[in-house]
Amino acid sequence: MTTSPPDAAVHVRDLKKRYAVHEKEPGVLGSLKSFVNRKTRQVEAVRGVSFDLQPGEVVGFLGPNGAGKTTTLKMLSGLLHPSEGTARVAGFDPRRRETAFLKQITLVMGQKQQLIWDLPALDSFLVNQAIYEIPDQQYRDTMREFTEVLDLGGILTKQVRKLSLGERMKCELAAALLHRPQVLFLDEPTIGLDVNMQEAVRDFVREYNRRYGATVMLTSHYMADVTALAQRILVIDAGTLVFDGDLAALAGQGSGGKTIRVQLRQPTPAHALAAYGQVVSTDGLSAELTVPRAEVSARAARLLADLDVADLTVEDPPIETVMAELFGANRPGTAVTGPEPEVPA
Ligand SMILES: Nc1ncnc2c1ncn2[C@@H]1O[C@H](COP(=O)(O)OP(=O)(O)OP(=O)(O)O)[C@@H](O)[C@H]1O
Repeated sequence: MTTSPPDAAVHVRDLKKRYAVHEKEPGVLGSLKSFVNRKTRQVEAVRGVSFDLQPGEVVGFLGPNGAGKTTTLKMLSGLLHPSEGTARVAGFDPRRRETAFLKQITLVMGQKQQLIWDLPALDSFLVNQAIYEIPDQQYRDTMREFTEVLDLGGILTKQVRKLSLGERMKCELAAALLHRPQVLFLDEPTIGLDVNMQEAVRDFVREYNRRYGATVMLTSHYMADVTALAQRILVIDAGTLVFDGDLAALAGQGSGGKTIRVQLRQPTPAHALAAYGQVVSTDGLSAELTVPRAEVSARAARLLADLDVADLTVEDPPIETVMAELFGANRPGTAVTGPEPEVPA
């Protein structure tokens, strides 16, 4: 095992990934042409990304569709080989997929499953126990803990194909963490889950991080996952890291203003409130206003002086708004907020 650099759980320098994509004109003629004269095009999915994650950090990895998130996580798990650059995870070179490395990491992809479809989840857990050489006592302890935190009682012995999406995702997570990895790559772990199930997954990840001091790198289209779990945010856009900092700093990236929420003791019409900022919503007694960042203090002071105010708070805009502003509206196909969760699983 080679350990470098010291201390970092994940160390990434100038990591690049190019995919070779074969191009083919449509139709039979296109197929024939490509058979004799095959054309390939390079897609630069990741264009020189660098960062370090310290042990125990929970980091949100955000970016629009096609930005390079999954490609990066696959390189860090050793499923893809980088075209250039260096990656070290838990001190290992992921490309080599050494057993000791695989025991230290996990990759959970919300869209893929590792459980055996026709068997109960418990059988997949036993397979993982054997693969990861988990001692019996540790297996029993971890199973007891996960069953409690994820509320798995009653579903472990059901055929996986008969589980609801939410139940299956909980079992997927348990299977992926049974060997108690130190570095977790979670790619859309809550996708498609209803709000309650999303929260159950978040609670589990938070508890696992607290209990085992694991490092977590998480992608999600649900900003609630990110704001609830991550202390630090990395934003990737078109294969390039464009932001690395905390949530508050990311919120400050938006050109839009801050939000003033005000509770009034006397009903006040919207046109009167408009003197203090752009009225986003009001029912007469409570209102949400957007004000330019530089004028927040002055506008809030005027509001307090002019009106009978019961309560007033100043907030950064929701992270969804900032991300939509950075990547949304005028960037077709780059929406960062995903679909609404489906009906309860
Ligand atoms: N196997 C592949 N062959 C060719 N191009 C690929 C392949 N996998 C991904 N890409 C391309 O690489 C780019 C980055 O894709 P990637 O899946 O890493 O993005 P992402 O940020 O995870 O997106 P999303 O949020 O939509 O899942 C995209 O342009 C994608 O089309």
